Amino acid sequence: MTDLHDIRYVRVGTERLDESVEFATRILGLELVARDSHAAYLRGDDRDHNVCYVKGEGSGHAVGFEMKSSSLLDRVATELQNAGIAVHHGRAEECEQRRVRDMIRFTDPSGNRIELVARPDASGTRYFPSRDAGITSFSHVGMRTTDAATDEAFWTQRLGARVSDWIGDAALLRIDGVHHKIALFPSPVPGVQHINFQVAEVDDIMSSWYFLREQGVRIAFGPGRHATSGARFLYFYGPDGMIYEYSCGVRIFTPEEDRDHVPRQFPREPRSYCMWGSKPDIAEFKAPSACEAPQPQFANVG
Ligand SMILES: CC(C)c1ccc(C(=O)O)c(O)c1O
Ligand SMILES: [Fe+2]
Repeated sequence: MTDLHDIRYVRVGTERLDESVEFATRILGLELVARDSHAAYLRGDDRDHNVCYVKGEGSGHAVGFEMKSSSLLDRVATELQNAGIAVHHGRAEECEQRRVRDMIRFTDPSGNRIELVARPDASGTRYFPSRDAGITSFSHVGMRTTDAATDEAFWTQRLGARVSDWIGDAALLRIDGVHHKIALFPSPVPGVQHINFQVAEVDDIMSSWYFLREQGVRIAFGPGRHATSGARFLYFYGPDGMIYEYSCGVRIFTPEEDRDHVPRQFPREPRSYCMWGSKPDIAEFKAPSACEAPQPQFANVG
């Protein structure tokens, strides 16, 4: 079994590259690190980049995780292949596009594209926000799952993730001391459902709430507080229907808690999503009776 070191980046295919960059800088508060006609790299912490918007909706979504070494990356590639999972070894130009030394790609049972990387570019410069949103780091993704039990087994048994809590069938998975870096949410289609950035304090959540509404940004959920991680949160829509989340105060497990924690089963009801009473304008988060199938944003291509 393999331990992922940390989440590293998310790649998002879009026909709206300029609009995505404009939103990510002026609204979200990310720093534009680099761009060309095909891709744009942005960040919300001191890593090389956290989000890469790639020209072409058909590029789909991919989530990258860092392994501690190339040898561990090779080991997990062999383990996956021995388990009958198709593994693509990144070509030199694919590694360059991701600013990493080594990369493998495979899909989880739902078809979500997962990339494991080694020796990603470090950065000698600090993150310089384009707006004072209070962002401290890129922290997690919400991913759509078409088969929650099978995907959960894949992430825990193949990739070493641990379940911190469930909301209904949705698993919140940790790979380190942070309550979760991956949230798997039942949906008819795969893909990245939201991208989370941690912010320093509740003031950042609330001041962004006012700012986003003044800018005409559609609020998706919150301000609220998650019963699961305890984080205070605000979700909002960006281009292509991608949802972004600011949150602060996410639970950090001590090594002893990480060892002894028993995951909790929260029922799929509103207070499991928000302790304060906020109601989501997000299909996957609504109660089952009200959950209409979300419009598929991207059909992931292999
Ligand atoms: C409803 C979504 C998937 C969710 C649920 C709980 C947390 C948390 O406990 O922090 C999240 O960050 C979520 O995005
Ligand atoms: Fe989240």
